Amino acid sequence: MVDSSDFTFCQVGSQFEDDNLESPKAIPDVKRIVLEDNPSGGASTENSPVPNDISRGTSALEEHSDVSSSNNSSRFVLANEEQSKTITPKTVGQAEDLEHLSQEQKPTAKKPVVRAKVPFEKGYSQMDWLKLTRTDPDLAGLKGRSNRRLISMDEVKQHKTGASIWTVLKGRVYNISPYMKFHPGGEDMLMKAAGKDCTSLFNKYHAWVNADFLLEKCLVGVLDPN
Ligand code: HEM
Repeated sequence: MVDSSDFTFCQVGSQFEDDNLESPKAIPDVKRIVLEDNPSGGASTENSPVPNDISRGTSALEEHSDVSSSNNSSRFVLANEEQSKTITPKTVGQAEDLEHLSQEQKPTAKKPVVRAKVPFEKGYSQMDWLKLTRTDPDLAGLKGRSNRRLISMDEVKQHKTGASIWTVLKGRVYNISPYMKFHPGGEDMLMKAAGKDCTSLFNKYHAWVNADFLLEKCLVGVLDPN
């Protein structure tokens, strides 16, 4: 009855003690969970190895909610003293299915931000970006100017097109033009940052991404706070 792809949530007490299902406490056998990207959803984990390594840890259940059609053998089993319930990955996070669970069992996870990765063009993976940052002598387009210069928001606003698209992220001004085609969220999304302070958008989608590192060579200056 129980096949080898099953894994089990063992609830010792009568109530959920964890804030959400992503807590390691709620997934004791977490090493057995295999993360697979939905083939119809675009890029695979191989496509952007560096940031994926950073980001995967927090979205296991969310990701599995998308792959149920291609992986019907996986099941989530919730067990407590009174009853045990089996739900398919598709049902995790869906309100109608969670109604069958008792009030105590309902997780209190926040609604996740919808994430859509865009398949990159050949030659525009995150590894390709890292190679470019090591080889291109002037990604920021500084032409010999210092990147410690104080830059006003007015000046940032004037750089929205072509090879000089600037954005402010956490107080630093970057030229994101060369990164456009490499952005795993797509050019359209990154264009929302053009000529603006994108810190809150950035944090909304992927606060874990190490932009200081990724955009190091794109730094044009520091935002003038005045
Ligand atoms: C300006 C600096 C930015 C950098 C360096 C950056 C970098 C990245 C990286 C590395 C990923 C892959 C994340 C992962 O695999 O977990 C990503 C994905 C994504 N980014 Fe950005 N991003 C930037 C700005 C933005 C902005 C301003 C937006 C929204 C307007 C945005 C929206 C997205 C979306 C929707 C995805 C795909 C889904 C996801 O992985 O969360 N990004 N970005």
